[in-house]
Amino acid sequence: MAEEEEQLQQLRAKATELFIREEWNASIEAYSHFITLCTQKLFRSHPNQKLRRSLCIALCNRAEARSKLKDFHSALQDCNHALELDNTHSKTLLCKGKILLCLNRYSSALECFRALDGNTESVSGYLERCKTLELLSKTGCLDLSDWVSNGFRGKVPELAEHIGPVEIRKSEISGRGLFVTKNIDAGSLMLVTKAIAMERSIIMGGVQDLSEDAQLAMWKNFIDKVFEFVGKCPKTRGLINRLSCGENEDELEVPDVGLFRPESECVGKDVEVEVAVDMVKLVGTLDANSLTEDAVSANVMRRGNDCYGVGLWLLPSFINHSCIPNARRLHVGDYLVVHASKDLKAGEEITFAYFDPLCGLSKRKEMSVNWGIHCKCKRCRFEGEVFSKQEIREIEIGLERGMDVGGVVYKLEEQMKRFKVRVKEKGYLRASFWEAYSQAYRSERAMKRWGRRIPTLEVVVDSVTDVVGGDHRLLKMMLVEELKKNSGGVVEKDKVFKMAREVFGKVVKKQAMKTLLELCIGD
Ligand SMILES: C[S@@+](CC[C@H](N)C(=O)[O-])C[C@H]1O[C@@H](n2cnc3c(N)ncnc32)[C@H](O)[C@@H]1O
Repeated sequence: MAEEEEQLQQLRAKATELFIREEWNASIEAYSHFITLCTQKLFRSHPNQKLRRSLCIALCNRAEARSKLKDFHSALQDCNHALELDNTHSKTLLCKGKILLCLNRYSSALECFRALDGNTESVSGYLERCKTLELLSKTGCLDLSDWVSNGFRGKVPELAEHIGPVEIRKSEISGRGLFVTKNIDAGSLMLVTKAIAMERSIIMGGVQDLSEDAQLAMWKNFIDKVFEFVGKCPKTRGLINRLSCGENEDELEVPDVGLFRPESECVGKDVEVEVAVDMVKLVGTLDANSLTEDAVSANVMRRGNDCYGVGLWLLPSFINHSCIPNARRLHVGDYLVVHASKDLKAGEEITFAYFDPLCGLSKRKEMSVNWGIHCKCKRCRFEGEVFSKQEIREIEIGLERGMDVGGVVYKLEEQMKRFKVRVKEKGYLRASFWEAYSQAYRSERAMKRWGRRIPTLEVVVDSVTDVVGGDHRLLKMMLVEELKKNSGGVVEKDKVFKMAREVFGKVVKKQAMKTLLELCIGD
C-alpha cells in the first residue's frame, strides 16, 4: 500500500514538473498514467476525499495541456470528468470556459464563467467577452470600422460564428446548395465562420509568383493540418464527412444547417463510432471545397495582399458556383464573412463565382474544367447559343487578334441591337466582353473615336453589376469616373456606396467605407 502511495506521489510530481515546464505531450503521458492508477485505487478503496481531489486536479491539468495542443475534444472530456468529482473546482471551470470559447460555444462558456463567481479581473474579462461574442453571433452585426479606419493596425478584431437566414437544400445546380430563407438586401451578412484549418504563404506579387513547389508544399501542409484537426475532433470529422468530394452529388443527403452551429454537439451516429479518417476521401473533399483568399469573389481585409492562403470553411462549402453569382466573401483573419452581392429573394440559392465571371464563355469553360464542373447557369446557356453565331464569333476573334477595343464594343452593341437582345442578356454579353469595354473607357483615343457611339460607362457598369453583382473592378472603374467628374473630390454619391456595400458587405460605417474606397482606387 505504502509502495503504491509512493508511486502515485512520484508520478504526480513528475507530471506537475513537466506541466510547469510546458512539455505538454510528456505531461499528458505522465498525467494519464497517474489518472489510471488513481482511478483504480479509488475504485478499490473507501471514499477518499484526498484522492478524489488529486484526481480532479490531474484531470484539470491534463485538460489544460491537451487544450494547448488544440485537442479540445479530449480536453473537454477531462474537464467534464473533473467536474463530476468536484463541480465547483474553479480551475477546471475556468479551463472549460476557455476551451468552449475557443470552440465558439459562447453560451456554454458563459455558464462556466458565471459559475465562477466572476470577481477576479480575468473572469469578468472573459464574461464580458463571452457576452459580446454571443450577441454578435446572434445578430451578425459586424462592425470593422475602427480597425479599417486605423489602417488595419493592431490585432484583427475578434469575430463570432454567425449563421444568418440560410438553409441547405437540394440544388438544381448540383447536389446540395445553400439557400436564403427570407428576402435580404445586397450587402447583408449571411454567414460568419472560422476555418477548420488554414495555411498561408507569403508572396510578393500574386499567386502566380508562388512557385509550383511552394504551392504544393502549402497544399501539403494544409492537408496535414486538416488531417490532424479532424483526427482530434469527432464532431468536425462527422461534418467533413457530409461534404461533397465532387462526385455523385445528387445522391448525397441534405444535412440540417443546425448541425453546423458551434453549440450543436451531436452530428449523427458516425460520431459516436470512431470512424477512421480516410485520407483519399479527405483529399477529394478538400479539393472540392477549399477556398483561397485571392479568389475573384473574395476580398482580404488587411493592408497589402502579401499573403496567399487556402482554407476549409464548413458551411460555405455548400455554396455552388454560378457565372451570375449573388454572393461574395471577405477574409478577416481565419474567418470567412459571406454577404449578398445582390438583393436576394427568399428561397433563392446563394452562389459564388468560383472563377472570373468577367470573361467570355470559352475562357469560363476552360476554367470550369479545373474545377471539374460543367456550368449550366442561365448565362452559360444563353451564351452557348449566341457564341455559335458567326457575327459574335467574329467579334471574339477580332478581339483575340488585337482589334481596336472601341471598335469591338461598338460592333457588339450593334449586333445586340440587331438580334434584339433583351436588357438582362445584354448584361451577360457585356460581362463577357468586359475587358474590351474597360480598356475602351480607359483609352482617351478610343473614347474620342467611339465615345459617342457606345453606351456610357455608367450604363455598362450598371448592366454588368446587375448580372455579376458587386465587383471590385466595376467599383474601381466607377470610382475613377466619378473622381474625374468631381475633379478629385471625395466621392459622396449614394450609388458608389451602394456598390461598395455589394463588394465589401455591410461591415463598416460610411467613414471607414471611404477608406476602403480609397484602397480600391489605389489597387
Ligand atoms: C463547394 S461544393 C458545392 C456544394 C455541393 N454541390 C454539395 O452538394 O456539397 C463544390 C462542388 O459542387 C459542384 N458544383 C458547384 N457548382 C457547380 C456548377 N455550377 N455546376 C456543376 N457542378 C457544380 C461540383 O461538384 C463541385 O466540386
